[in-house]
Amino acid sequence: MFEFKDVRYKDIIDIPSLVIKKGEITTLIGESGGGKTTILRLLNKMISPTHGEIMFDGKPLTRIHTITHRQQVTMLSQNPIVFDGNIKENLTAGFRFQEKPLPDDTLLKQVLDSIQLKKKLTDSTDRLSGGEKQRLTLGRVLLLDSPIYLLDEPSSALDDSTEELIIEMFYGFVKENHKTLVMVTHSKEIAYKYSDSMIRIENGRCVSEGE
Ligand SMILES: Nc1ncnc2c1ncn2[C@@H]1O[C@H](COP(=O)(O)OP(=O)(O)OP(=O)(O)O)[C@@H](O)[C@H]1O
Repeated sequence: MFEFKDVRYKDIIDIPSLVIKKGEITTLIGESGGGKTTILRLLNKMISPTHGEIMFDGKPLTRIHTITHRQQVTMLSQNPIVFDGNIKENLTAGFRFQEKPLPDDTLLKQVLDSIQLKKKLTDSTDRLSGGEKQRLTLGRVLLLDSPIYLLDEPSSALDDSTEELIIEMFYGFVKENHKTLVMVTHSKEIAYKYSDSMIRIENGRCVSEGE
């Protein structure tokens, strides 16, 4: 699905070759500052390589329109962005942005259950904890039903038991619906348990790749 060909980004990334396969869960692990987030940003076309090329389904990413690309690839960044307003407005923010019809409340309530957020749709977001905000943003991207997800440390603000539940739920969603997931995690346990492929990034380089 994604193929890196001699990709460099400034002096941060230097990856001669890397393949990310369709329908797989790929985890990026490695030390802080190694370049994992930068790789997700390259995949999402938020930034472009300063050298080399990234191919997407055999086509250079530079030739694919950014908006077209983002309709397929949904990225959830490390710091959840929750807007002022209520839970429903936040869950449906992506739909408003893409000018799609809003999902009905029954579906929204199912999503709240799946992310274990015990709140009403009309509740305000101003008192949510960091972990609750992170779960809410996960719910928002789940609803978008995108074929490819890029998640940057989706569980960093969650306690261990919530983390396991949420990752398990997202894993089920991805596998059942044949999605492709690229996920940054600092948890080796999560990486070993859920990855089809694991890539270790150190100083902007892939130092190992495993099944
Ligand atoms: N646009 C940029 N210009 C210059 N340097 C940058 C830019 N973006 C990130 N960096 C630097 O590149 C390095 C890699 O950053 P990146 O966020 O990709 O690491 P990471 O592996 O995701 O780290 P963490 O696990 O701490 O989130 C860091 O040293 C960071 O300060």
